[in-house]
Amino acid sequence: MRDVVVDYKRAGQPPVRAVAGVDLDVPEGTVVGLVGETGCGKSTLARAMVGLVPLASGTVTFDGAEVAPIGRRSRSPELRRLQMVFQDPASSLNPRRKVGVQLQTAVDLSGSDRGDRGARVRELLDLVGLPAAAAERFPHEFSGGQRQRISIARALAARPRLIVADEPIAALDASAQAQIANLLVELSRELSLSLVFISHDLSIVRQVADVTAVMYLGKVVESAPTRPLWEAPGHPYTRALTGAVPRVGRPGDLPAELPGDVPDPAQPPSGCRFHPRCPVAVERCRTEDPVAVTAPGRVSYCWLTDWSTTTERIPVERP
Ligand SMILES: Nc1ncnc2c1ncn2[C@@H]1O[C@H](COP(=O)(O)OP(=O)(O)OP(=O)(O)O)[C@@H](O)[C@H]1O
Repeated sequence: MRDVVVDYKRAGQPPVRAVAGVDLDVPEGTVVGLVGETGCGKSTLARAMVGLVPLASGTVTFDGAEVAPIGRRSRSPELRRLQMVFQDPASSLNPRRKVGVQLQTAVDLSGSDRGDRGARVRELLDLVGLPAAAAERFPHEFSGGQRQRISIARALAARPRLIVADEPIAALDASAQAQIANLLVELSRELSLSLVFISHDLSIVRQVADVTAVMYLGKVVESAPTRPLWEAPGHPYTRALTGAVPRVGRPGDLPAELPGDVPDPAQPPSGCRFHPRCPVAVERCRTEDPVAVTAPGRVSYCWLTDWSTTTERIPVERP
């Protein structure tokens, strides 16, 4: 994604700039975690990634092809290999059709399999840990975790190279959460596919993501390999978020040590968007939008990030 901007228009009101200029790379075979407080634009970014919302500006490319919004023209076979899994499997599955029929339709649409469709459906169910008999049942006959497995099987029908999973575990109970997170990561390794894993649950992202990107008010403010991001965050917002785990409360609650509310994205603060809540902001942060401060594999958008002092705190790996 390069300089991606997404606006939501509202009648009689200024538009909401839900994504305000994001650069993000998802390297092949990598699990990228996307975190941030509620309302910071994670879902919108995910939708922009797969062409489900139009961009106000910027570009999204996948394997060299531009991802055009769905509906403007039919999806090329290459772009079918870019799939999305949603939070609520119940709303993305058809309650009146048997699971096997829905998976067959997905296989047919993908155009990737001309052989035995039944065998492919059984293979898909097996990949997500469900028995072949599941094909003969309806979605409501399954638990939430099993339904999410079915949604994942449907996404896999297209033989994707990238799956964008938007809060895939938020609606599940605790044991199903871990199972589904693990399933997605195992599948990404087994099938060499890239995964964007969006979650409020920072501790799960910490466990599953190779790289973590942190969003605040429509921007990615920091991204880095997961371990250094946690052990030596470069951005004050990342420090606040990571310092807030584990904590009791609703997922997506504000970190305790951050004062104030997330500002309205229709009227973002001047300069660095985080400055009104930042414990270390200086005058420049109020007026100038921070530029990227990079280190190998890492980027932070903060005037005060200094990798020479930040990374010293990463402990040396012992064999
Ligand atoms: N259809 C819409 N019309 C107007 N504003 C919207 C619309 N969808 C989202 N927004 C606004 O865009 C901003 C980003 O929302 P988005 O859902 O992308 O954030 P999020 O980080 O995924 O939040 P959550 O974790 O709660 O899903 C929010 O301020 C939200 O209110």
